[in-house]
Amino acid sequence: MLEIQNISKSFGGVMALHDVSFRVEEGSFVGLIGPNGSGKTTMFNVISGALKPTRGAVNYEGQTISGLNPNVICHAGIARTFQIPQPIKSLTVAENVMLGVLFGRGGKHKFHQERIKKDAIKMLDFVGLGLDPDSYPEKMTAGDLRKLEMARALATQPKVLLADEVLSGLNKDELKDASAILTKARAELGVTIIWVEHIMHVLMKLVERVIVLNHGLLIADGDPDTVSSDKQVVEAYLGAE
Ligand SMILES: Nc1ncnc2c1ncn2[C@@H]1O[C@H](COP(=O)(O)OP(=O)(O)OP(=O)(O)O)[C@@H](O)[C@H]1O
Repeated sequence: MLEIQNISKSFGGVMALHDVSFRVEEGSFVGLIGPNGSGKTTMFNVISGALKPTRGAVNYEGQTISGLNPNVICHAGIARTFQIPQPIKSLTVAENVMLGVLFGRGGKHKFHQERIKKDAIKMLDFVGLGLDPDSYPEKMTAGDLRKLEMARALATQPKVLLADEVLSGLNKDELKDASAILTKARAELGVTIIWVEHIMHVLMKLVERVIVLNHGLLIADGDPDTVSSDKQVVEAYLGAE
């Protein structure tokens, strides 16, 4: 479904990604991990169209999408959540999610405000955000902000979701809720998920495959048990002697 083909990305002298290749099959739930600065966000930026790769290509459902604008890629079915949710404060909770409906896969055919709002509210229910949809996103807890961010992304009806550190800054209960939304999105909506996360003990329990980056290089790709005992991975996290 998604093929990352020899992707390199440099920023001046910094090689953020170096000849990285992997494939993601439809319906899979993949963790993308690595120490700080290893290139995870850069990879999400390249896949979602925010950055153009220096070399290589991203292929999605048989088409090359690298170089296309983010709105075109989102409309084709690849959505992302951001590490720091930043809802538009002048829009209501429902209106923030309605933006997702409009820019997503179904958007072009849905210029009917009531229908768009209905879809948005359905997604707020899906993520379990119990706030008044007509309220404004001020003073929301970290957990609710995260749910709103996930509702906005899922409202685009993605085939692939790039989930960027959805657990960061959450307490224990919020953390459970946020990870349960990913599991549910995959099970009930059939979304293929690539999940960047630093909270490893939660990620390792939920994903079926882990890809590890270190200094822009792919150093491991396999099931959680194999990857977590891989010598290079352990050294990358703990620091080699
Ligand atoms: N726009 C940019 N300009 C210059 N350097 C950048 C830019 N974006 C990322 N980098 C550099 O590229 C490297 C990879 O950064 P990236 O943010 O992709 O890592 P990461 O694995 O997501 O880190 P973290 O876990 O801390 O979020 C780092 O050395 C970073 O400083």
